[in-house]
Amino acid sequence: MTVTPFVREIPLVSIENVDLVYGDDGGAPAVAGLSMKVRKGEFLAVVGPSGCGKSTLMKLMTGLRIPQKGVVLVQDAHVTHPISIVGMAFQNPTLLPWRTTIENIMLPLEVVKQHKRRLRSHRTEYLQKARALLKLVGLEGVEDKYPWELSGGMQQRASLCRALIHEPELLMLDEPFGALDAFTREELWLAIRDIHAASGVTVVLVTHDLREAVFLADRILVMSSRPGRVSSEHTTPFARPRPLELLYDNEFNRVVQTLRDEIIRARLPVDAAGRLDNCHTG
Ligand SMILES: Nc1ncnc2c1ncn2[C@@H]1O[C@H](COP(=O)(O)OP(=O)(O)OP(=O)(O)O)[C@@H](O)[C@H]1O
Repeated sequence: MTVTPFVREIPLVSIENVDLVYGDDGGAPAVAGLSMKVRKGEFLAVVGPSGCGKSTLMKLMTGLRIPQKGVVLVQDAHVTHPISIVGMAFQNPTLLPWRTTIENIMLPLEVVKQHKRRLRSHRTEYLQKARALLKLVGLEGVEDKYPWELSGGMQQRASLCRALIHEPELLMLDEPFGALDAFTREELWLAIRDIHAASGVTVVLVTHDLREAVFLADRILVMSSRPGRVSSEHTTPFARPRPLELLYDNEFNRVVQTLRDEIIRARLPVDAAGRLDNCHTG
């Protein structure tokens, strides 16, 4: 197993044997026996069949859902309520239309308690940081534009800046590039690659795009179908910084194919003994 040199072996997140049942779901667990770790500084991707519990995993890590069984630890502390060391970006950029781009990026500072107080006395410093983030994602000069004046890709770049403005320890990305065209998506892969390299932030990416997972991540977890748990783990043996040409590399495509085969198998029905149903495997 290859481990990238900057990764320290102290887990930032540790999920141990967790079951989560949604209240209005008739008692069937969304995830069961779910265990995984996120190492500080790593780029982790989570893939799996639709409905396997990837977003649920995000909610467990951030304290938006508390499991009925098992424990979730972040920085060695039991997660019992929503935590503030996280920045999040989703498929829909959800920028507020009545605020300019820079005002949207500053929003978490007005909400996260420890920054709120500091914002009043250090506003110029925070504005400089917001501008530096805009530059990092190639959005110089749009700070006074409103979201509806930006393309989808630009809005998603701005939402990445918003997720990073309070310098989170953990950046959670839930299908952030899913709604974008292929070229814009690849541009954003490079932006997030560079943000990770420059800031050392720990990233957890949930995605259906296996090429995206292999291109960006150090480690990829594959989840089983519902109830979700981690069924396998892969490390990506590609040197950084990774260029887009990697997408045409044979080894890269072999890893993508392996993941694809695993997810196809995870979607197949199993018999009572847990064996794949032969009728469907052919
Ligand atoms: N609030 C909720 N109440 C009841 N059931 C829920 C709730 N949220 C999710 N579920 C169910 O829990 C399971 C896991 O959902 P989750 O959104 O975590 O899956 P996912 O892997 O992210 O799905 P997708 O890949 O389609 O986005 C699904 O069967 C879903 O229907």
